[in-house]
Amino acid sequence: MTDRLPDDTELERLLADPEHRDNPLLPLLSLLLERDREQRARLERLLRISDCSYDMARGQTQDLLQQYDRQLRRLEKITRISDRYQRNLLELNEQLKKAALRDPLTGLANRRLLMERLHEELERCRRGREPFTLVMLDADHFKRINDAFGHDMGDRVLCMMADTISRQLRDYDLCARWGGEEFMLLLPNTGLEQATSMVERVMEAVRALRLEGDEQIQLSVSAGLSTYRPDEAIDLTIYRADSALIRAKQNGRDRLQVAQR
Ligand SMILES: Nc1nc2c(ncn2[C@@H]2O[C@H](COP(=O)(O)OP(=O)(O)OP(=O)(O)O)[C@@H](O)[C@H]2O)c(=O)[nH]1
Repeated sequence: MTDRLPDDTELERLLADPEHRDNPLLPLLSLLLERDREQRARLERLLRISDCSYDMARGQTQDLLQQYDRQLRRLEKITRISDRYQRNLLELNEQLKKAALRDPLTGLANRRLLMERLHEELERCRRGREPFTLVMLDADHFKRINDAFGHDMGDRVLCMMADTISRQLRDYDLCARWGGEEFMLLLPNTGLEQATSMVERVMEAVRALRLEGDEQIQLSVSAGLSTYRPDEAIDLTIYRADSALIRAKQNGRDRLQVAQR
C-alpha cells in the first residue's frame, strides 16, 4: 500500500469498478468523494477571494502613498511660496519704511526723519552732551535755473547739490531736504566755530559745481546757522537758523550768517 492518496479520477474509477459493485460502503464513499470535491471547491474560492482582497488592499495602500507624496510636495511648494512671500513682504515693509523717511527726488532724509533725529539730539543734550548746530541752506536764484534750463535740469541740479553737500559731512551729521530748494543740516556735538568752517567747506564745494553744457552758470547757496541752547524749544533753534538765512539772502546771497543771540 502506498502513502499517496488516490486522485479524483482514480477514486471514480475504483468506485465504478464492477468488482466493488456489491460493496456496502460504495454509496457512502461516493458521498464522501462528492463532499470532498465541494469542500475543495469552496476552499479554492475562498483563497481566490482572499488573494483578490490582498491585491485590492495593496493597490489602495499604494494609491494612498502616492496621494500622500503629492500632498507633501504640494505642501513643500506652498511653504516655499509662503516663505518667499513673507520675505518679499518684509523687504517691501523695509522699503516702505525707508521711503517714508526719505525725499524721493534726492534720497536725502525728509523732514520726518530730521525731526526724529532732532529729538534724539535733544535727549542727548539733556543728558549733558555738547550742543548741536542747525544749518539752513537755500540754493541761490534757483528759479533762474528752472527758467533757463527747464524743471528736469532743475531737479538734476538739486540732486547734484544734495550729493555735494552730503559728501562734505561726517558720518553722524545729517543733511535733510527741508523743502523745495532748501536743505537743513544737523551737526551733532558741534559748536558754532566748527560748524562755521564746515559750512564754508560746503559752500565752496557747491560753488565748484558745473552744469553739463554750460560752464558759465555759477551755483551757490546761502546759509543760516544756529546752535541749540540747552532747554530751549527746538522750534526756536529752527526759527533762528531761518532768520539768519533770510539775512544772508538780504546781504547778497552766497554767504553764511550766524543767528543773533
Ligand atoms: N526743478 C525743481 N525746482 C524746484 C523744486 N522745488 C522748488 N523749486 C523751484 O525753486 C524756485 C525757488 O524760487 P524762489 O523762492 O523765488 O527762490 P530763488 O529763485 O532760489 O531765489 P533766492 O532764494 O531768493 O535766491 C522756484 O522756481 C521753484 O519752482 C524742485 O523740486 N525741482
